[in-house]
Amino acid sequence: MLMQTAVSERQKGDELVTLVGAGIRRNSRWLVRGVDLSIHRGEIVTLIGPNGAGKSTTAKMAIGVLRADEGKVNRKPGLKIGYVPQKLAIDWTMPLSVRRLMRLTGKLDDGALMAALTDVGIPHLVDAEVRHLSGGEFQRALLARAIARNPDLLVLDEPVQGVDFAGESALYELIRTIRNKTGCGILLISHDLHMVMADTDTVICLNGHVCCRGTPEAVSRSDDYRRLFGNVGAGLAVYSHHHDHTHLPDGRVQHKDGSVTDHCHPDDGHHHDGHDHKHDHYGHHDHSHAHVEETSNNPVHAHDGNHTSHQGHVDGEIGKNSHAHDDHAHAVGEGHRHA
Ligand SMILES: Nc1ncnc2c1ncn2[C@@H]1O[C@H](COP(=O)(O)OP(=O)(O)OP(=O)(O)O)[C@@H](O)[C@H]1O
Repeated sequence: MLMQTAVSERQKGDELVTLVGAGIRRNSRWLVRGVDLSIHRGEIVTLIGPNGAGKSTTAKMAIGVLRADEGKVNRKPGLKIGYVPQKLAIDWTMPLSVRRLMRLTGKLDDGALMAALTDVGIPHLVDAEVRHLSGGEFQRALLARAIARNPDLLVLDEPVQGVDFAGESALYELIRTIRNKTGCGILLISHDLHMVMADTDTVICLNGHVCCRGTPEAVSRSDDYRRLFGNVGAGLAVYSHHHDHTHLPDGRVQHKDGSVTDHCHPDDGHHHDGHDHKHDHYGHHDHSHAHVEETSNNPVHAHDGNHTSHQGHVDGEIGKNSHAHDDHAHAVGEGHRHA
């Protein structure tokens, strides 16, 4: 009930982006079609779906990197967007420092650059070589780049890729913290159906069209979701965990009382002994589930995929101050990290 109240309060925030019956067509094929979604200030919307379901395409349509071929996309005038693309085309044989990576997408003064790196916990890596970063550090650097210009909307395309389970949970916590601190709206993409942030207000399950939508719990119970992905038993595992210590990005450990040590204490609670989550038979963590229920704001409803076309003007321009970039903007070569 509390969760429902929080959700509806958050949804009172400004509408940042709205898609109505939006679709993208290439080579006589609809990559995705009939997408209805909106993201408000302070709201986290998560797109899930199998490979090729149209998640990245939908995100690019939402931020204006792709122009919708049918339907409507409306963005708040002057909307500032921070984007973490799924793939970066970078020549990994060339030296590239974190500082330079942060500036590839536009000017950024030292103060803002360091503040963003500090927010994501890696200020000490400002002069590190990007190719030497761990998976988690690299994702943090991308996140820092996306938040550095105070976006109204953050679009994160698989922001936990190449990151282990502990790192995933830390990154999701960081994303939640950013949302709480800045009040920005977040469009999050995950193809891991079993791992969705507890703080997600709405999950939209795509499969070329919107298959179903609702809160994480409601989606996992929906017949359409089960038809598409099978009965996953435990349903969507959503992060909702309470550690008695935190692993800091520099490898040290911060305890509940605020003290910091180089290592965990022998009696610290760890992921496998005394926590509220366990591995399920899919090899995924099964964290304690957030108790979120279907609400009138988040109804579970099925789409049959035969959407009528929505006529209307398509706004394909990104707001003036937007910092969204396509995957291959600033590309040098075709090497993909964590491919
Ligand atoms: N420019 C393009 N031209 C033709 N087909 C495209 C283009 N871009 C994407 N596609 C196709 O559109 C479909 C949806 O791609 P998209 O990247 O949106 O999927 P996704 O849900 O993000 O998948 P994944 O989980 O694998 O990242 C795929 O079949 C892809 O091959």
